[in-house]
Amino acid sequence: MVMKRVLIANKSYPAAGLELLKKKVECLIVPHLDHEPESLQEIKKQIKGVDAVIWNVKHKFTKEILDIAGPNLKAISTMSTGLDHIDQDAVKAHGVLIGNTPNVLNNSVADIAIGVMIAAARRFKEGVADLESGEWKYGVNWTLGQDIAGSTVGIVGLGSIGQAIVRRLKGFDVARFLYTGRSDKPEAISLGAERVSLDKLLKESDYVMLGCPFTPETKHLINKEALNKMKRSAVLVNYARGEIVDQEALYEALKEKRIFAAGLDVVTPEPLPKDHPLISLPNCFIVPHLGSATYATRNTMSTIAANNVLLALDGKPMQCPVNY
Ligand SMILES: O=C(O)[C@H](O)CO
Repeated sequence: MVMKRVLIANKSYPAAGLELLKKKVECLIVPHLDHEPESLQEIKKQIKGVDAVIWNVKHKFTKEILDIAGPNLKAISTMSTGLDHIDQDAVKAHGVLIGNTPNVLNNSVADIAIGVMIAAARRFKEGVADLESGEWKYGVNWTLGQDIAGSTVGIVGLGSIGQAIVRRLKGFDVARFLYTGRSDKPEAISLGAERVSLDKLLKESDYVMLGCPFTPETKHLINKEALNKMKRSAVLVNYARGEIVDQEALYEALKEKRIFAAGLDVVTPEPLPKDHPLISLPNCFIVPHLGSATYATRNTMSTIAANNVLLALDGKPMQCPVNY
């Protein structure tokens, strides 16, 4: 019997998933990291005729890619919760199944969101810069930040990661949790979070946490107008997708101190060029999309992605199917 062929679109795919795949299918591994310039060309070369794909989050999975892959393609799995890099309509039209890896990264991403929240609120970037340049000017007014205890935390999109953030922040003595989204979340009742309009959330929150998916509707949801509604002492945290924020407007708001600080795990583009204006700001703390980057989480994500395509190739339901 001819072995099925699975393309792995990134050479850094974790060993846990790879071992599972290798037992059952022939693996074609793109010999590049997804941000390397040769990556997409190589993917296009290798994808022809494959039965399934483990996709990466850097490149768009488009109709063009589907057409190059051809009619053998039965399934793709992304190693992410987010699906904004996949043209779901095109994939659906070709009858190809999609899987993703939700929930297993909730804890790691929630940890990073709180990490950048504290780093921004307590001015880690300025403090560390002063320390490293020998400018440790300890004094009662030096590098003062914002508290979490007693604050109002507003979550835009109270999904499973947002809920993990609320559970953690309960230990920080937050006074009030607000959230906004398309519908009431039943889990909000036990978490003690109140659903409000985006407008109210922006005006009343000390921390605005972005956790909604990136869609045409959420592109630049946080623009100049939204930033102007926030408190001058507020901290913006983004652990979802860079495109949800109008970065030019954010730059202006941070530079003019119209908001206090931002803590970002996601930006546009990724990787962010090292001379990007946001990096120059002392009150903008950025980490390079580290949300799910722990050994355990990435291994688990890789095994789910592998199971997704293996099950689909066997004609069974995926472990984490994207239903459409
Ligand atoms: O969408 C996700 O799962 C993460 O952002 C990928 O790292």
